[in-house]
Amino acid sequence: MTALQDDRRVDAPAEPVAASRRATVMDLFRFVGVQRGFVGVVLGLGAATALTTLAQPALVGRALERVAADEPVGRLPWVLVAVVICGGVLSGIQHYLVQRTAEGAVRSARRDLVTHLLRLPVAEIDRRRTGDLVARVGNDTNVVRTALTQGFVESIAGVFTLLGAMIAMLLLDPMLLLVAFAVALVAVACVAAVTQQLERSSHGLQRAVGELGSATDRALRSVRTVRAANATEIETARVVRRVDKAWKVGLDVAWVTALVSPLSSIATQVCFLAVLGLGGWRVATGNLTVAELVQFILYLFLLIMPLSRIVGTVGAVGEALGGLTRIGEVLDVPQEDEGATRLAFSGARPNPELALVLDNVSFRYDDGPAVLDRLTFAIRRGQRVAVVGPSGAGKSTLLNIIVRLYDPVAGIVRVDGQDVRERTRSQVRAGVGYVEQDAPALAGTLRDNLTLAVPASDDECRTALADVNLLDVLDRSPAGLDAEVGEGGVMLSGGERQRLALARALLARPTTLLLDESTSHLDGLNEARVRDLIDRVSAGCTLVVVAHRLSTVVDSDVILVMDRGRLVAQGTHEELLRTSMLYRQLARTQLVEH
Ligand SMILES: Nc1ncnc2c1ncn2[C@@H]1O[C@H](COP(=O)(O)OP(=O)(O)OP(=O)(O)O)[C@@H](O)[C@H]1O
Repeated sequence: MTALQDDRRVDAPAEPVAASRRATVMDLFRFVGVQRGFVGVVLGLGAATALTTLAQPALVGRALERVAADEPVGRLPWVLVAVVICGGVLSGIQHYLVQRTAEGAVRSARRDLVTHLLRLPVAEIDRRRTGDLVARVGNDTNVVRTALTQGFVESIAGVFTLLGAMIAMLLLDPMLLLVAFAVALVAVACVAAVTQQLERSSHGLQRAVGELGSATDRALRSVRTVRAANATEIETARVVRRVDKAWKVGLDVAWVTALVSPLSSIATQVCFLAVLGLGGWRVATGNLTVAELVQFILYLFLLIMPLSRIVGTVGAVGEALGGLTRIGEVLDVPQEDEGATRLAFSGARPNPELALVLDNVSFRYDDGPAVLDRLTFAIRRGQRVAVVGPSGAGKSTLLNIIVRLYDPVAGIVRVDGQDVRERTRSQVRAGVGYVEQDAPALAGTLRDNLTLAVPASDDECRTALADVNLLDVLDRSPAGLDAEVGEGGVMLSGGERQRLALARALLARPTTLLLDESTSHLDGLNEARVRDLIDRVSAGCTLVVVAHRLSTVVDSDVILVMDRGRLVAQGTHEELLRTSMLYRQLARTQLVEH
């Protein structure tokens, strides 16, 4: 089932973006929230830097006036140098704090996202593409950093300089200020219009990068299949098509961004020309001194700089909102709840002798057809049960339902006599061990894999490996339990992977063990040992095996025969050979005999 699921996931169309609301600046602040103290310090430093910057034209003006009046300039040049150095140091500290704030916000966004992703309902993860989800954690959170570092906090600080410059210009010549400001406002209005488009395009870009991530992920995860099928060229072309798509959308963004730059430089030039022309006329008519005009022009620089920074920030925030919308799409999906509800007392007393009871259980994936159809059976504590049936009968789905990866659409599942809906998912899973059909090992060491659920000493790990006949894997490398198993456990054989998963499940000492026997790793060599192992496991707990070996099936206390989601027969091997045509057929054609 795992392979099927994987194929479905990578081939599924991209999730609809419109399904979620668009992010706002408040969402951006939500991530900065934890760093609020820093933002206060940054703003304070911004104000101090603005003061040192604003003092410079005033000092230059004073020096010019003294030169014009044939007076000595005295210490003015040294004061100017000191102010410049001071401004530089303050701005350096501010810069570091801005980066720190941004990194904090990125961390907060990533934490939220990762914590949420790992708690999404399994059905939700089935529907999405892994590569795209990974891109949201890496790429989309990065744009939050860009928005903050490319001047969001910095430009709020720049507002101080802008306001100070405007006040100084107002005092020098209100008419000149009016002209300069009018030109600047027109430019800002044009740029703001362009940035709306930028937000839309960059959302498209993040999406295209997400698709590229998922295509690459798909190709790398199935690299063996792709090579063996001689499909490297085709798969490369698939990924390259995504690269090209991202490039095209990137060009759209480039076009829009490119518009911003000439717009602001034209506005700056027009502004300076207007101030120079009008200012020259004001000097000629005796309304302004040359020193005042020089001061005014220096202040104009100080006005334009933060203004262009603010414009840049609007663009970066636009991009960030695109990324935040994609982050929000994931955060808005409800997490898997613990699913424990207080149910009305049914009147029936739970029978603790019954390890597992299914009462009219039905299930379907999404809006698909019924995969389990009114399943009813009871398994007594300590029994060894085999589930058999043709491929697609719903055997793996049945195990998924018991361990609450999915909830049935109707009916009741009782584990240890209690309705599972009355217990949290964690409580149910603590008592039930589950070994999937193609159980992938987790990238990491043997020890990481064994101690995933519960801590275990080295001796316990070794015993668990010995129990599942895996001690030779331990002897293979001098690293012992610290030997790496590779991505998805590629350094182990399929059979070894499943036995490692079994060892992990056994270490958690479950009262019920669900084992989805692998169809692909059946070999005569291990046959006796596997039978031995299953005998040993079933001595300690209730065992439900989705079985593909006749030897696993024949000794079972009960065999459940499933067909198209329904339980069509149950009994022992001998009983079923007499009573069930499907079982006879399965025993003859599908169950492997060594
Ligand atoms: N995650 C999923 N989403 C949608 N449909 C699914 C999903 N998993 C399984 N199915 C469908 O449910 C049906 C039952 O699948 P299931 O894996 O339970 O069968 P099975 O009896 O275990 O088969 P096999 O013996 O081949 O492993 C199949 O038609 C399958 O396509």
